[in-house]
Amino acid sequence: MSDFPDLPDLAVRTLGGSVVAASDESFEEKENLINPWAPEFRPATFGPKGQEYDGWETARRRPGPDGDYGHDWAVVRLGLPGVIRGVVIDTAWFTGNYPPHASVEACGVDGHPSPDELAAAEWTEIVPRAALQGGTAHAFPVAVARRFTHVRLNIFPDGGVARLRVHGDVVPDPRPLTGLTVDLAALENGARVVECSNSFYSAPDRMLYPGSARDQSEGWETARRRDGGHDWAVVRLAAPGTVRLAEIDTTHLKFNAPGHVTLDGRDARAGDPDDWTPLLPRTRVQPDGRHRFRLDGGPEVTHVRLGLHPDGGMSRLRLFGDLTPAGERALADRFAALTRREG
Ligand SMILES: NC(=O)NC(NC(N)=O)C(=O)[O-]
Repeated sequence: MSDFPDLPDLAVRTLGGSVVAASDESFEEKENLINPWAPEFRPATFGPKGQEYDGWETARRRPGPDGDYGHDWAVVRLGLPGVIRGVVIDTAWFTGNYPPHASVEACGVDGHPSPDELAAAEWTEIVPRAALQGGTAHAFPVAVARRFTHVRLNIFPDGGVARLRVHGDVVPDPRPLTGLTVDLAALENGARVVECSNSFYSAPDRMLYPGSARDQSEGWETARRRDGGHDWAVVRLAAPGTVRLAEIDTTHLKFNAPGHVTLDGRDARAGDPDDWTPLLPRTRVQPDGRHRFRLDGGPEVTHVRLGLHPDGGMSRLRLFGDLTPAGERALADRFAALTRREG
């Protein structure tokens, strides 16, 4: 059983995704496909166009003179380009109007292509045409080891889809990162939380999302701890680097911020998984606010462990620093290996 739905949704609006074009959106807008929340439904909410759905819904197609119905499609720009490990096509609440079949294609295009340029791109089928059910989240694993920037959902012949989730591993473009001080912990730069003590209320990857959290649910929150220990999360950095400034943001955590935090670093290439070097000693923090700590002089690290003492959560964690030459090489090599050169 594949656990790809645990990977970040590269298409979701909160990670910068957008729906750039669709063949039709007569009943419901294409943008609903990437809403971050679970699909909602209120029966008998009829607007001027019909029943309201939290999804993308096209008109009923009619056959042309040749008897062919054609099909509908929507193109999604991934907020975070990367290797797609699986796709979820969710027909939640669409029961008498879901498409009976769907397929998904993907392409990798450099720069900022227009819808017309995307239409002319080279598309690779990543989910072959498959049968769908109504009111069901269909999970399709994908095994194509390439960096993609866009996906195209095809539905046959028409109907409504609540969400398209595109889970995978972020593969950042090294060009905007090389030679600059960057956030080594940003999801958009390829960092991830690889281990944590507790994710009862929300996943720790959330503290690596871009921008500010709008409420407590958009950060990481643990359950109340009753055993005298403390909570922690290990971030695999975007690439090997040295951390120079830590931003510890407890915004929206008013009665459940940690009392103190710690930061430790380690170099996974050095072997010993328990060899953590302190980067920030136990330091008091306040609820509902942003804290910034200079960490100059630390070692080259690949992983950083955030400690919450004793528990609570974290709205955002930013670890600004410099990629080392080895880090820059690692990013460039991975990008080159996963990017197909066209022509
Ligand atoms: N009751 C419906 O949902 N009908 C139709 N859809 C909307 N949105 O009203 C349809 O024909 O698919």
